[in-house]
Amino acid sequence: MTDRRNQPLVSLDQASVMFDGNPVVDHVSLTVNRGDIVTIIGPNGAGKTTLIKAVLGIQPLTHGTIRKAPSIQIGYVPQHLQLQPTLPLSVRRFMALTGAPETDTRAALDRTGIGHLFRKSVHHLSGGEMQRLLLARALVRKPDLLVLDEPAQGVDINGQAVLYDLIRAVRDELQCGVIMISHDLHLVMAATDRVICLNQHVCCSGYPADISHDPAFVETFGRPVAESLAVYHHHHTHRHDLHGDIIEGQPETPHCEHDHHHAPS
Ligand SMILES: Nc1ncnc2c1ncn2[C@@H]1O[C@H](COP(=O)(O)OP(=O)(O)OP(=O)(O)O)[C@@H](O)[C@H]1O
Repeated sequence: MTDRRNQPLVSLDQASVMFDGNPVVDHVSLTVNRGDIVTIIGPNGAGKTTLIKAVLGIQPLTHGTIRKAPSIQIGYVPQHLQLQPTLPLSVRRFMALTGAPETDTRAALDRTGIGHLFRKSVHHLSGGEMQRLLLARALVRKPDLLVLDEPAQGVDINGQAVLYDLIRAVRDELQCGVIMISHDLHLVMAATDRVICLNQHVCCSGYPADISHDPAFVETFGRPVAESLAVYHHHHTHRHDLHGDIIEGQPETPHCEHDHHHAPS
């Protein structure tokens, strides 16, 4: 198979979203390439879900631009799903609602490890099984870009690590790009390629090992969190720009694109 990595799938340029005159997403620029796993972290209310909705095209931008690769297929895993509890709904039926043939829906369920639940009611799934079902639904159409809003919510700590491993494996198999929101900083540090710390604007961004040393990260999450994450640090001989590209000839310093930082909220 040809290596299609580094093809830009989605690019935001100076993207802003205002609600009631207040910027919730403030001049954010980012690119997700095929093969990337980009994780957005940030405090509650930082604009993460709004940014994800903008990527999905369901939240219009107030300013800035968004560009997507032509005929891009996007798979979306929402934070949770509102299901009508009185409506009988099997896993099989839920997957059939995608309109894909049953061979494809079964293959997706097998890939996320829940093929044996085919005839089970979705109302009886555990938190982890539900997340795998939502991931399977997103995989049916073999997405170029996988968008996940806190995929490990309601999953125990061991299950979370397995789920992140699964996302990485899917990325490798499909050669897709991944953009996700996560609150579990330890898992993010271990399992992602690039982190974007959002607090309306991009506070700091870069490789997980570097970001916990960034003053903006320390300000946003506090020193105890930053120090507990420093275990993931390893030495780079180079630094990266916002897109993760190496900046030649620069000394190793944490990268922040802003000269001001918000106080922790
Ligand atoms: N449609 C909307 N109209 C008005 N305000 C909104 C709308 N959607 C979100 N907001 C506000 O925008 C802010 C950012 O919301 P958003 O859900 O993007 O944050 P988040 O970083 O995902 O938060 P959390 O970590 O708590 O899920 C919040 O203050 C929220 O109340």
